[in-house]
Amino acid sequence: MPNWLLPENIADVLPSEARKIEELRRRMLDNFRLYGYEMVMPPLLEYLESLLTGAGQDTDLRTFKLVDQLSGRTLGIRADMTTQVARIDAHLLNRDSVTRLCYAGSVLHTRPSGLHATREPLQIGAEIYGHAGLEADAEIQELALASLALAGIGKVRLDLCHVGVLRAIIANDEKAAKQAAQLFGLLEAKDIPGLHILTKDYLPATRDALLALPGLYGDIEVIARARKALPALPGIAQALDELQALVQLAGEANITIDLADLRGYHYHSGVMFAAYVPGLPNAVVRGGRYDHVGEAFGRARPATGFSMDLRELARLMPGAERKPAIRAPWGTEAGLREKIAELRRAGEIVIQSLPGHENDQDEFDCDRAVELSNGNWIIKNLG
Ligand SMILES: N[C@@H](Cc1c[nH]c[nH+]1)C(=O)O
Repeated sequence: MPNWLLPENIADVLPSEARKIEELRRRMLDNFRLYGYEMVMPPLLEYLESLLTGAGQDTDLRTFKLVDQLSGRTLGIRADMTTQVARIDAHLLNRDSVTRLCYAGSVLHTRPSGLHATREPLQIGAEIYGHAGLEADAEIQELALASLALAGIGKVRLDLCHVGVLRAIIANDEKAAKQAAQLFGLLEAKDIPGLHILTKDYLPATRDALLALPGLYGDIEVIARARKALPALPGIAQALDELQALVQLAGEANITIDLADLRGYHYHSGVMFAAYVPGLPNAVVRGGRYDHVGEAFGRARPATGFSMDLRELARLMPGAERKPAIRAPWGTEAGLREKIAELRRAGEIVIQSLPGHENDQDEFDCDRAVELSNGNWIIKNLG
């Protein structure tokens, strides 16, 4: 095997793609700042216990583990930055007021989440701590859609779900409660035959409700259908009320309800959402409420947020237009240096030809050149 081969689902990012990703990253972070989000940079790796605090079993399975030569303890490489940011809010900032934080960085997954998915997503996201009301969820959803718009993605469907529905259904059934993780898995996969088998010995009411969940999908009339089809439990009524209120707050967005869309939601506690774009099976944004993660770090804080993979989003964008550049000769003359500096200050790309490479075909589209004319450095158009 050649030694330059990369592992499966791990790839280099070449210049034109890297430029798209980086421009998008800057645009999104600048936009987060306009909404008042402060950037944080959690570490790439941590002690495993801390990394997995409050994170749930699927995060554990997705986390690469290694041994720390300094302490002998097991370290984990982050698979999701959200819980790290919750730790920062709970422990380091210690604020009581509303805190808005954002982040961008690589995460690693032991297994790809889809056939062609990367195992090294470039995760970017935003989180609000300290407000339990739906206004925070509405702001997060608006920001997620605004971020997609910055990537030129306007045709988005927002799928809403609420983990409270499933929690309320299984809370009344001891057997079901013990098998919560399996139930999440079957509902995620919409595995109806599997659900039939697993729920065989559950209380009839629990079983009927669980089997009804995968069919509770569609536009907002699903909420009314769910009120009829699901048991009249306070937890379910509250979850459906919250979904209804959020749909109203969301205004114009194209919203669907999918009460079984529980993919990847093992630390979430309330309203959850996923954004889909035409032609892609996987969600491009995932987010939702996770009020109990801060508690796991010793400081209960309401929390909601979203994250997405910049690499995936950049792939959906058209190729970035190339900005024409200016070629300049190599030289140490003060006039030349000053001319080049002035052009760069004005935002121009100036590429100096290194000695012996004056006729190289460069990657940039140079439509002008700096030349000496009658003792002055001038710009000449290259026809
Ligand atoms: N980090 C979660 C999404 C999320 C961010 N904040 C809350 N939820 C994910 O990647 O699925």
